Amino acid sequence: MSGTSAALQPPADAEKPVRHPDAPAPGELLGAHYEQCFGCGGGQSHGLHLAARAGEGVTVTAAFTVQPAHQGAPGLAHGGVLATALDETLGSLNWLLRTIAVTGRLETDFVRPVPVGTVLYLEAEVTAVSRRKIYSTATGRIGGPDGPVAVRADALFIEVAVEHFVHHGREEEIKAAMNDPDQVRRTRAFEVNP
Ligand SMILES: CCCCCCCC(=O)SCCNC(=O)CCNC(=O)[C@H](O)C(C)(C)COP(=O)(O)OP(=O)(O)OC[C@H]1O[C@@H](n2cnc3c(N)ncnc32)[C@H](O)[C@@H]1OP(=O)(O)O
Repeated sequence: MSGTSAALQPPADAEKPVRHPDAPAPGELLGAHYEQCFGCGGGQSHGLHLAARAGEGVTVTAAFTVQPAHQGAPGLAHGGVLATALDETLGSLNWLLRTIAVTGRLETDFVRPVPVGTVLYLEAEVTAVSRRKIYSTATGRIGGPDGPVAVRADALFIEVAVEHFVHHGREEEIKAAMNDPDQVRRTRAFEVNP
């Protein structure tokens, strides 16, 4: 059984997403947006180290390998970790829009168990935009990029100002990210349009 709640149905006047002219070219790896991100950062030893790649339009593909540290039941990926992989992949779409946004709602279907050692192949796309609301959908497949769907999600991201992070984030990490001498890293920590 699967389904999407009314909150994730775009309104009738929603618009098609527009790929930013400076978005990475299709096929280009997006790279980690923040070294300490649990989803994609290299600085998190038990993180997902998820690698996302720009696709055509406002789409991305991504992959991550389920590690022993990601278990819930013996030998199987924790559902929250799989939801994180979906969330991270969906979040990376906003880099193609060059919109700073956070997840407001994430609805996940867990279709098949995912064993440790499995590569989860993800694909995601923005389906509609309505003012600050970005509607998107993702699937995660196992056994190959065309293998059976193991997880899927629909999401609503909400555009925020960079102040969202400055106001709510812990001061020491915000200061460190803001004071990073590397301008690209500083920019991407919050996915701010450079
Ligand atoms: C830098 C990139 C990082 C990427 C990391 C991967 C993505 C993440 O995991 S982000 C982390 C997890 N998410 C969060 O921490 C967000 C926490 N939530 C919040 O901060 C706020 O609730 C926030 C910003 C989402 C919305 O608050 P606010 O800015 O006041 O917006 P608000 O006015 O309430 O809502 C705006 C619209 O969105 C809708 N909306 C807001 N939240 C939801 C929701 N959960 N479900 C459905 N609709 C929602 C509202 O109904 C409203 O719609 P409309 O314009 O039609 O009336």
